Amino acid sequence: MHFHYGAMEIFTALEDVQNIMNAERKIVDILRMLVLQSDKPRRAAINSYINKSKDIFESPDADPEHIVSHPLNSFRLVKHFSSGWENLRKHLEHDAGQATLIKIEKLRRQARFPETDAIAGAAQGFLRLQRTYRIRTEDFAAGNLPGITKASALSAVDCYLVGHQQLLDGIYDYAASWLEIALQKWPKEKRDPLSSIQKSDILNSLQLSYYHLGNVWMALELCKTIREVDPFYPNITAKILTYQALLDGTTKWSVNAMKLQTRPPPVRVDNGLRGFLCRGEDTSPSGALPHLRCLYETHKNPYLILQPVKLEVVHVSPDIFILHDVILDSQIERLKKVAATHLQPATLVQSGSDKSGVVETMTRTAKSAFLDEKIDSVIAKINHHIGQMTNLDMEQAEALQIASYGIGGHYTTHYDFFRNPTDPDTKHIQPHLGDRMATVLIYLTDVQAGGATTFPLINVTLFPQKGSAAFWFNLHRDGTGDLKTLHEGCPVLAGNKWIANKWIREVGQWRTRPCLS
Ligand SMILES: O=C(O)CCC(=O)C(=O)O
Ligand SMILES: [Fe+2]
Repeated sequence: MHFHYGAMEIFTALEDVQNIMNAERKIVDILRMLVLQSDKPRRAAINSYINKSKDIFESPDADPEHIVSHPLNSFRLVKHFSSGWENLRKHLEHDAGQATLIKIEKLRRQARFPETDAIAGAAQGFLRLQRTYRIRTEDFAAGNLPGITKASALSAVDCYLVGHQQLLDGIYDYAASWLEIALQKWPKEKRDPLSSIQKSDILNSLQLSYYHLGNVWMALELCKTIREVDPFYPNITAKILTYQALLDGTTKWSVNAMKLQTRPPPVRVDNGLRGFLCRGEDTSPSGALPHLRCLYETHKNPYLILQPVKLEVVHVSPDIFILHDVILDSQIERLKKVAATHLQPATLVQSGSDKSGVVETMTRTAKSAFLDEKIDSVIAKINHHIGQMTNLDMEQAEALQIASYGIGGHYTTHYDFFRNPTDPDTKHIQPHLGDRMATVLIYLTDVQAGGATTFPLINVTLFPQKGSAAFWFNLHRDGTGDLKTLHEGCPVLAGNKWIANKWIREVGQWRTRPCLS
C-alpha cells in the first residue's frame, strides 16, 4: 500500500505562515524591480500578482492567527501562494525573467510555500470537514461554519477550484454542489486578469459531475448552454451528440455507457459516520460512570505531594483519565520551538510498506517528530514529570513525539498498540520493550474548533485543553490489546492543534501494574 502525500491539510502551523509571509515580502520587492525591465503584458501580470500580495498584507490576512482562524482565510492564502504564483510563473519563464524566477523559487522552497497540489489538499480538507461536521456547501462557501466567526465568502473561481478537484477525485455529488455555487456567483464578480477560468469551464465540470451521477439529461442541458456561451468549446458538439444518443437509446454501447456512469466513486477514508462524536453531540460514555471522579493523586510520592496530579476519571475499562495542568505554558513554548525544526509530514509504520518500513499516508495528516532528551532539557523534564504522574516506569518509554495539525488535519481511527489480533505483524513489539501499554497525550494548544480526540466504541470525546493530558491504558491486564481503545483525532476546523505523545511500553511496569497470571 502506498499513498502519495500532498498537503492534505490546509496550513500546518502558524509558524509556517509566518515564514511564508516574510518571504513573500522579499518576493514582492524582487518583482517590483522586474516590473521596470518588463514589456507591457508581463508588467500587467506582475502588477496583478503584486496587488494581490498587497491586499493580503493590508487585510487581516497578514496576521497568521487570523489565517488559521478559518478554513476560507487559509484557502485564499494557499491559492495565492500556489496557483496564483503558477499563473505568474508562466510569464517569467523567458529572458530577463529567468534569473528572477530562480531567486524566487529558492525563497519559496526555503520558506516551504504551498506547492501546486495545495488546492487538491485544500479540497480534500474541505470535504473531510464538510462530512465530519455536516456543513452544507452553501454555508461553507459563504464562510458560515459552526462555532467560529464568519469569514468572507469564496469567489466563483474559488468554488470552481474546489468543485473541479472533487470531480477529479470522483466525489461527484460534492463536486456538483460546489460547481452550482460557482455558477451562481459567476455573473456578480469582477474577473481576475491572471486566471484563465471561464464560465464554460464551470459548466463543463458541472456537466461531467452530473453525467457521473447518472443525470445525462442535466449533462446534456449544460452542454447546450456551453455551446451558447462558447461555440468553439473543445468537443462540445460531439458531447451533445453522445448524450443525445444515450438518452434516445440509439447507440449500441449505451448499456455499457450507462453502467460506467453509475459506477461507485472510489472508496476513500471517511469518518462521516462517526462524526457525531467529533461534533460533540453524544459524549455520554458507555463506561457507566454516574459521576466523573476528580481526585488529587500523589501515589504517596513526595514529588507529587508538593505538586499533586489533578486526575479526572473519564472511563473505566478501558481506563481513561484526564490529567490537568501537566505542563507550564513556558515549557510548551520551548517545546514547540525545539520541535519546529524537526517536524516532518507524518508517516505511519505499516505492514507491507517499502524498505524503510514507513509510508507517507493520508490517514494521518499532521507533521510529527520524535524528540530525544538530548535535544533540550525541557524534554527530559516533561518525560520525568510524566513518569511521576502516571507512576509508571519511563525507562522503556518511547521518545516524546510532537505532532501538529493544521486546518483539516486529522488522524483516522486506530489503535496505539501493535499486538492487534487482526494484524499478525508484531515486528514493532521489540521483546526488550514490549507493546505500547499506555498512552499519554498532552494537548499543547486549545483548538478553536474541531480537533477532539474520540473513542468511537465507547462514546468518549475529549476536547483539547492546553496543558492537560489524556492518559489511557491500551492493553488488558493479560497484555492483550483492548479493542475498545480504538480512537481518532478529529479534523481541525479552525486553529492549530499541537500534541505531545508519550507511549509507555510494557517492560518494567511489573511493580505498579503487574499483569494477571
Ligand atoms: O490527535 C489526537 O487527538 C489523537 C492522536 C493519536 O491518537 C496518536 O497520535 O496516536
Ligand atoms: Fe493514537
